[in-house]
Amino acid sequence: SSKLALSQVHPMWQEPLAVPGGDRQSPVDIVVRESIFDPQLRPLKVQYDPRTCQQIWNNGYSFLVEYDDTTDKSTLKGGPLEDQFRLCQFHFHWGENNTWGSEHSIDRRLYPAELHLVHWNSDKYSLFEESVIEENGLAVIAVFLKVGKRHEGLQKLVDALPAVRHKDSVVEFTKFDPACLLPENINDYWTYAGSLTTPPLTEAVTWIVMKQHIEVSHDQLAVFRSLLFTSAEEQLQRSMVNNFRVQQALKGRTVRSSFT
Ligand SMILES: NS(=O)(=O)c1ccc2o/c(=N\O)[nH]c2c1
Ligand SMILES: [Zn+2]
Repeated sequence: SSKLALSQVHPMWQEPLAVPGGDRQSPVDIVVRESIFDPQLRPLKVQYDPRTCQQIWNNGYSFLVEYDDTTDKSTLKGGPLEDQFRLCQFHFHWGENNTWGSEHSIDRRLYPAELHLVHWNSDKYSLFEESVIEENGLAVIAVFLKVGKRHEGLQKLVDALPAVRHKDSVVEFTKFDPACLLPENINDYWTYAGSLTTPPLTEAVTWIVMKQHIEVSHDQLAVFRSLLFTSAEEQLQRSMVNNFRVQQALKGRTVRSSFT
């Protein structure tokens, strides 16, 4: 069933039993009727410069499209955020089939994949590495992927993936505007205080989960699944699939919505 947790589907990495004092872990299931409309949530202000796009890296867990974050050229502010945040990378999580793959769920509904656009607080810190340990350090936009029509903007990225098939491979990748991966309506979202979903699992993330999904084709997702967790030298190759974390308890947190 689509409810299988990662540990049942694929013992990717041994989950630490509990992050020290972990009371704001991610991902979570968003129960729509328990989310609270907050009229004070402002529109999101996204300004990405495609010229800051640098490379794609297979880090052995996902593939990261990395941006030059040494200046304030690609930024996120507004919404639930008090400060300005700088885009540093985006990546995805996906399943071995179209039944599951996302990290967050909406009323228990899982999607075949989930996009994360990762930003760090450049008003308060000077490096991503610094902000990772601060509770207001990061802001991640999550967008659900649904299987349907081909996503024209994504195809340039899909065409580059065979070059980073193995863990630790890198390929130059430039002039890609990540705004093309956002849904038309970015002002309907849920937001909550959470964590990174991979080690170090630090509780530094303001999550902004888009209500509207984007569509990609079955073939485009199949290329994600053609990537490998393993490096070229390893004799046993393992497909990069089910690279999502199991859902975590909300532990009393409130999920706010920007819409009624
Ligand atoms: N999957 S996630 O929570 O968006 C995320 C984003 C940035 C990250 O950096 C990490 N280690 O340096 N893990 C991680 C997870
Ligand atoms: Zn992620």
